[in-house]
Amino acid sequence: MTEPALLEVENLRIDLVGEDKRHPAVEGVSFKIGRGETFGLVGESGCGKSITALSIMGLLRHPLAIGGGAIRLEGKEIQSLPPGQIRRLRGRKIAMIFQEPMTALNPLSPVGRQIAEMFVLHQGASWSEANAKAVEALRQVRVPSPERRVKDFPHQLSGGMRQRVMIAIALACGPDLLVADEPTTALDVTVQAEIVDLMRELCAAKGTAILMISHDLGLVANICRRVAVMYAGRVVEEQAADEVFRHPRHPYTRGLVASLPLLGSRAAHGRRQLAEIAGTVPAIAAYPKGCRFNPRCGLATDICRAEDPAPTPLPGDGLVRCHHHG
Ligand SMILES: Nc1ncnc2c1ncn2[C@@H]1O[C@H](COP(=O)(O)OP(=O)(O)OP(=O)(O)O)[C@@H](O)[C@H]1O
Repeated sequence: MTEPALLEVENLRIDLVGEDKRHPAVEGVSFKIGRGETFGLVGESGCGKSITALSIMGLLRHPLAIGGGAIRLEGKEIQSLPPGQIRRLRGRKIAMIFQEPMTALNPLSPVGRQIAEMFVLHQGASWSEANAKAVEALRQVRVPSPERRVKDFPHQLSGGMRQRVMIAIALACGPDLLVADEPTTALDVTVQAEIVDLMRELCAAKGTAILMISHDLGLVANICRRVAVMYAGRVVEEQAADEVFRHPRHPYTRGLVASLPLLGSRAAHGRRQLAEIAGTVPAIAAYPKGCRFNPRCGLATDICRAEDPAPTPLPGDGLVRCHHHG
């Protein structure tokens, strides 16, 4: 029998629950992540990446709710576990880092204590053991003078240092999966690269799989082996990362690839040219009929306005949802 994937999201639906109606915010989303694998979810703001991540973490809150499908960790469904059980999985099996560490860190508690708590809560360590491990954890994420820094409060650290603390907390108990939601978006470009390298290196060393969420296809493709592109609550394309660049199949993916800074001579002269995808992601209650991308798509024809395209398999386990993908 083949081993189940580390994480399997199957036909996930997330509803926006209104007074008299439920609007599907995310629909038919499926993907699998193997042990130690790196997987990216990419798309513009509002496509449903973050709420997909929150549903995996059991952190979705009203007015959003899982409306169907399954989320399996090592083959076991976790989407309807009682809160106590999902809390035990968080930290121990799956951990998450967010765009803005200030929202996830407790402003009133020294960072060392917040890391140490993970060892006390999840590994039954004593406080003195846990404090020593917290210094080591800060050293691992390359915070200088960790013995001193453990006593700092979050506001005393720079944005990059805070994100390092978040990584230390997330990886403290050796989770199997790290969910990273726009972990570098709030940081300076040079710090971004350091944080990405650190995350990649530590996860590779520990065999931790990464689900990387970003609007930045370049960043995701740099870290991830496979990439799923989301648009208006659906995965419109999934492929190996290098294939997404070489042969993007969905017009939306092509738009994302075209909007990346150009490499080569122009970039060498410090000039960047960004192509843009005209228009914006529709609101949940206003998803258009047919293909949800059709109002922004240069290839749209009558069938695109009438029928939602079914997923078409691509070589190498990929898929695309487009009537004109050929
Ligand atoms: N708490 C909420 N209440 C109502 N709607 C929400 C809530 N959170 C998210 N949404 C809506 O769900 C949709 C998907 O949002 P989500 O945050 O997952 O997008 P995203 O692709 O991750 O974008 P971003 O990078 O901006 O977070 C959006 O239309 C958003 O407005």
